Amino acid sequence: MEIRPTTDEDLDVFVDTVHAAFGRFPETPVAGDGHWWSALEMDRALLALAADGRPVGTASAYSFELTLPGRAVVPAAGVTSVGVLPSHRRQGVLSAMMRHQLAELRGGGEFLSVLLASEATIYRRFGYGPATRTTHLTVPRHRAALAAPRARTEAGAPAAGADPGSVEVLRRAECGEILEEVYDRYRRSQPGALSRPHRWWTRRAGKPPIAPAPRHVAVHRAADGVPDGYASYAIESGTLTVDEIIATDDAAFTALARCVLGHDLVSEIVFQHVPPGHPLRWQLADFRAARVSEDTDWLWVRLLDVPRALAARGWCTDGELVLDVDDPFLGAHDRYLLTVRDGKADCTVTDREPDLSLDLSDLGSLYLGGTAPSTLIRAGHIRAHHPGAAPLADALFRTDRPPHCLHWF
Ligand SMILES: CC(=O)SCCNC(=O)CCNC(=O)[C@H](O)C(C)(C)COP(=O)(O)OP(=O)(O)OC[C@H]1O[C@@H](n2cnc3c(N)ncnc32)[C@H](O)[C@@H]1OP(=O)(O)O
Repeated sequence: MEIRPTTDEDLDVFVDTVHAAFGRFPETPVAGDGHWWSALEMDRALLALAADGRPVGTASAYSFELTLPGRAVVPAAGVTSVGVLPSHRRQGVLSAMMRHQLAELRGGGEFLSVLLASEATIYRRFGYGPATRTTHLTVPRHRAALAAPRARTEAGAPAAGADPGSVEVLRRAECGEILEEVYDRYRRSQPGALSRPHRWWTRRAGKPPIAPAPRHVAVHRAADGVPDGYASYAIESGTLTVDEIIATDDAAFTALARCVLGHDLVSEIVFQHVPPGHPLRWQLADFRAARVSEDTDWLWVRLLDVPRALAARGWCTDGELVLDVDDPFLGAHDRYLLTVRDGKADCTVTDREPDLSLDLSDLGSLYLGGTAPSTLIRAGHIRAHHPGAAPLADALFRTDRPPHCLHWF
């Protein structure tokens, strides 16, 4: 079997092969319509060829930026379009493509790769760990009232103050660049968020509200008139479904949530992509009104260069930790000393006694701060070498804001 890089000329055969692997057909193009594959970067794609030259496997990568704890914005390869034809499965085609792709990414100086997994059983063996989760919240319309905020200033006024901004409901086609601009500001301050490169918006690739679809968009503007949030939604059979609320601060989010929760002539509101632990549930007057209708892993992370990746993110607590890291897919085993001072980390190879022994995929799960080391110790996946190791690691990996990602790719 041969694995070869592709060019723009391979787009049709690539798209055809990946659809066949998923048991689907590419939709018939509609004039002016966007397709998810129009954002593919064909100079980063791979085709696996059978002995007779027929394509049997696909894999590709997008050039994203990822926001890390501490608001560092770094490059990350977004692995995508992985598929092997049913006729050639379980013969090592995916493993060969992963090996090829990892070598290319590392050779090109990348230190992080991320993906969304179609099945949670596929990617751990290649060093990826689930690093963020996302939830859907469903709220019946008749229980959707928001509670008045209880915090007060010393003078007795509401501490949050009244929202000085405004909300306007537009059609998706009337939004111009607003969504792209607001998303870009939001993602730079949200750990775990990915960039949405300009080509995604111009080619209208992905899911709504990037892809064209009949949508209403509630746009929130700050007091100075500058858009600082939006909620994209559609109503069908009495259910108002919010694709995403993107807001650069809590006041804008609350105003947009209030707008969709107060919609007339709907029986329920479904918020897709609410970060676990988001204050929205606490804002409802009826604490039981919101039901978690979905709770799923989203972004999976693989560290391609452990010292660079650990030094790139911000840290809240000073300390030292020795990590014994196993990367079975690449046959690597290294021990690192992580030293954090004033929010920055230095990571070097060491022969000191380890505090933790862990698989690279588990380090991927800890990396963005979405999972505490003690959780994976208690689950039996990470070995703590002494009783103080778990609290020490928890304190070090803790972040000021939980990671969240909602970009589909
Ligand atoms: C980021 C993304 O694009 S996610 C999309 C992934 N693609 C899909 O889900 C499309 C449908 N599925 C497929 O195309 C294929 O089944 C793939 C790509 C998931 C796997 O391709 P294959 O060539 O069969 O994988 P390969 O033979 O290299 O398997 C390697 C190992 O992973 C295991 N494995 C592969 N697929 C799966 C799976 N779906 N569930 C559990 N284990 C799996 C194999 O059993 C094998 O294990 P082993 O090393 O212990 O023997």
